[in-house]
Amino acid sequence: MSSLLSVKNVEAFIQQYHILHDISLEVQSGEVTVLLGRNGAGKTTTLRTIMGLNKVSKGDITYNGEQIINEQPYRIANKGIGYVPEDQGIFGELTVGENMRVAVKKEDERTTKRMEWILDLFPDLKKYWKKQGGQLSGGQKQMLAIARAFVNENDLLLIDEPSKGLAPIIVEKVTESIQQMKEHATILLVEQNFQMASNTGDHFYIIDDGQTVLNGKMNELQENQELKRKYLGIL
Ligand SMILES: Nc1ncnc2c1ncn2[C@@H]1O[C@H](COP(=O)(O)OP(=O)(O)OP(=O)(O)O)[C@@H](O)[C@H]1O
Repeated sequence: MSSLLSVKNVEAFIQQYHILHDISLEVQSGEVTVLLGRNGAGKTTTLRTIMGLNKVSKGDITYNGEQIINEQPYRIANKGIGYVPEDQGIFGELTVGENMRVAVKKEDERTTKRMEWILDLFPDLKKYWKKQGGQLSGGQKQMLAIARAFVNENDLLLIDEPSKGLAPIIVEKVTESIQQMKEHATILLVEQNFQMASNTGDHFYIIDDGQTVLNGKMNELQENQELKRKYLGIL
């Protein structure tokens, strides 16, 4: 099976700091691939580098077989990659509906149908359609951010720590929405919440100090206490 996204031996700097030393990963179509690792390991930087928000100094990134390194972020987005950053990037002063519409690249019948379908997947957004983004709860904001990245026909979603700052019950709801998304898109997920990662993920990669050090099937990691303790600090 060929990978939808392939990252090979990528190195990247932020200003003078060498942050990514050797990142290699493969994302297979139709799967959720989870990036795990301690705080500051380089997970967010990896997503930002794939999106073209950080320059690659060495290595290779291909999407659908096409080289995308150091392309402009908007061009990478236009190839069908949606990005949900850690801070969600919601416009607080715009309503839910306006936040959704702002994300739409092409207003046509297809998109209108897709919007209706997404609102069926996220009924809360329909309910709060006229509410300002800034007035939503943390979980609702997260769902808006995910729905917005999905309103265009993206094949790949990069989602950065959707559970961050959310109460456990809301994490469950966001987990459910990612499971639903999974049926329609390929996902590369950064997630520190191991429960959420294992409930959604098919494959995992562990990043440690800017390097991918280990990968495998999520269910194998679930059973390996030693690895979880060593790389993720889970006792
Ligand atoms: N703008 C920046 N300038 C300098 N260093 C940075 C910058 N952004 C990130 N870094 C550093 O890069 C390293 C990797 O950060 P990154 O945010 O990718 O880690 P992470 O694995 O996503 O961590 P977390 O789980 O805490 O979000 C960290 O040491 C961080 O301090």
